[in-house]
Amino acid sequence: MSARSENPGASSELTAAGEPELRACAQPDPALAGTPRAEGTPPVRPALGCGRRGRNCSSRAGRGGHVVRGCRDKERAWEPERSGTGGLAAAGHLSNSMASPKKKLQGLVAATITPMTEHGEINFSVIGRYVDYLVEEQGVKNVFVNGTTGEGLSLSISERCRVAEEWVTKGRNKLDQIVIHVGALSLKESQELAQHAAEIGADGIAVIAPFFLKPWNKDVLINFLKEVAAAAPALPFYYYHIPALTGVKIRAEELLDGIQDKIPSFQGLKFSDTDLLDFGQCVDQNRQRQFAFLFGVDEQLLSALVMGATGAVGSTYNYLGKKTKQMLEAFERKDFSSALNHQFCIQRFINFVVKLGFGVSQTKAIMTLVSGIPMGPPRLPLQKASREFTDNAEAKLKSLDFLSCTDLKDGNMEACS
Ligand SMILES: CC(=O)N[C@@H]([C@@H](O)[C@H](O)[C@H](O)CO)[C@@H](O)CC(=O)C(=O)O
Repeated sequence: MSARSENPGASSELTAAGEPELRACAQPDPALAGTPRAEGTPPVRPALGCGRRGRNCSSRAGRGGHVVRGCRDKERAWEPERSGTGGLAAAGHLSNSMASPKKKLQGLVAATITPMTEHGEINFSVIGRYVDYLVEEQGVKNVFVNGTTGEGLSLSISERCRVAEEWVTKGRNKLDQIVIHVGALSLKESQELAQHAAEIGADGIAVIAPFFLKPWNKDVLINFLKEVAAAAPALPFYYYHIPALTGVKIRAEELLDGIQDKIPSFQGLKFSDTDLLDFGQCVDQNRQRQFAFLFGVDEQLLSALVMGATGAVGSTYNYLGKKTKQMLEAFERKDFSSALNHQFCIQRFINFVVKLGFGVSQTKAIMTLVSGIPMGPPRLPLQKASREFTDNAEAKLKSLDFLSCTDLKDGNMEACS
């Protein structure tokens, strides 16, 4: 199947009478006024420690007189108390408890890509441009850093710290919320990343289930998450449910039952799965709680909105943020047929690339093409997307009116090759 052989410039929208009506995917762009970092929200604190470029991690005096070592220290004596009220965790807590309560994470959240050079090193130099692109071109003001799309698990701990710092620094006064994924196979590393996120002034942390030696039931998983959360007790904590990648099939609905008793900083769920029964029950059983329910399957977001999703974290919001916001706005004003039309258009693109083979590598290639910011190749074991893939994706984006020739700034294609 060739992208060019299709004629997808129109999509089927259900009319009030239920009759399909052909309508072009292109919609006039409403003014997507972004919300600046909330008044009264504390400014991002300056980055501390290990992530500074050109500097190796070393011990430093932390808050409360504790010696806090950098992210790369292997031998740190980490002893957060089970209650989460003592030791180094308490140092983080004291500093963070001064902060006013964070506003709820909602709306679109871009799962950020980690830009890399052709030599496989992280290209920190483009992150500032990336922030501006998300805010100004896509109207997206929340980011989820070092997750799946960011190849977080393929980075060293030191690299993860430095990437997080760069986002916090460059996002200051521009982004609303910066959530750092701190999941790792090692509890110690996860705690280290969590504390680092608190130190640099991130807005929240998220954690996946450890996926090599796996928790075998809900209580064990909760115990793991609780220990990570205790390292940054004042930071909103999100559980990142992505069973297809972790292989941990514990249902989110089960996990959420009573979770705040164990993890007081628990704030919500990032749900990257297609089981809408599980997702719906997470929402239904927690209606009295102010949790954030962030859906992570971009092609099914509309269904999740109906189920009560309060926001969405995904890879496509990097370059289809503006389009997806149109769907959210239609949903808000209860214009469901228009919302469905938007969702179908987005599905057409995702369906097309999924058939070609779609993952993090392809996301990097598409984002490079659309934004003109060189995202570089992925890190092994992932392989760079082929030129053929990028050509086909480009044709599809254009045919859906997701990309016009004027969007393609000089050098976008060069950046792809
Ligand atoms: C498996 C996967 O990568 N899922 C993506 C989706 O945004 C996905 O790319 C999209 O729905 C297209 O299938 C996100 O859920 C991942 C994500 O939020 C992350 O990078 O942490």
